Amino acid sequence: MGESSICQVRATVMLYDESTKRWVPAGSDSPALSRVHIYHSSSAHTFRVVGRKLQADQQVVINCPILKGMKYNQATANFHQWRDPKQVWGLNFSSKEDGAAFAKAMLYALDAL
Ligand SMILES: CC(=O)N[C@@H](Cc1ccccc1Cl)C(=O)N1CC[C@@H]2C=C[C@H]3CC[C@@H](C(=O)N4CC[C@@H]5C=C[C@H]6CC[C@@H](C(=O)O)N6C(=O)[C@H]54)N3C(=O)[C@H]21
Repeated sequence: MGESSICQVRATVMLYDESTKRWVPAGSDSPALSRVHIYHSSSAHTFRVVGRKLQADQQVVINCPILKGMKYNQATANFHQWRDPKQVWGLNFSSKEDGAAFAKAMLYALDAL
């Protein structure tokens, strides 16, 4: 059984660079909108965040497991963030509605783990 998408939103995926104390766009070149999904693998009982650039190259800019007990911080209606073992991810949503939809799916996943 493959993975199914439980939500898809548009956001700019960002990473916090601890050394420069700056938020930087994930993936190469300038900040660009990505389509960000939460995928659920029912066979493996896992969830992950996968995002690909909307532009032609469809570069994968995030592929991050959702870990049990992870804290999801809704810093603002449009900007949510979380820590993985190595780094801090940020999603700058294209709309508050996308932010709300993503948060709902994320909290569902965290509750299901
Ligand atoms: C205990 C803990 O880890 N705490 C974390 C949060 C957290 C809590 C609980 C669980 C997990 C996490 Cl992740 C933490 O404090 N971190 C995570 C790294 C982040 C870095 C900078 C400072 C600067 C201020 C703040 C910030 O980022 N904020 C404010 C809204 C603001 C909105 C948009 C994004 C967009 C790009 C940048 C900008 O506007 O130029 N930006 C922002 O500037 C955005 N902050 C944080 O937020 C910081």
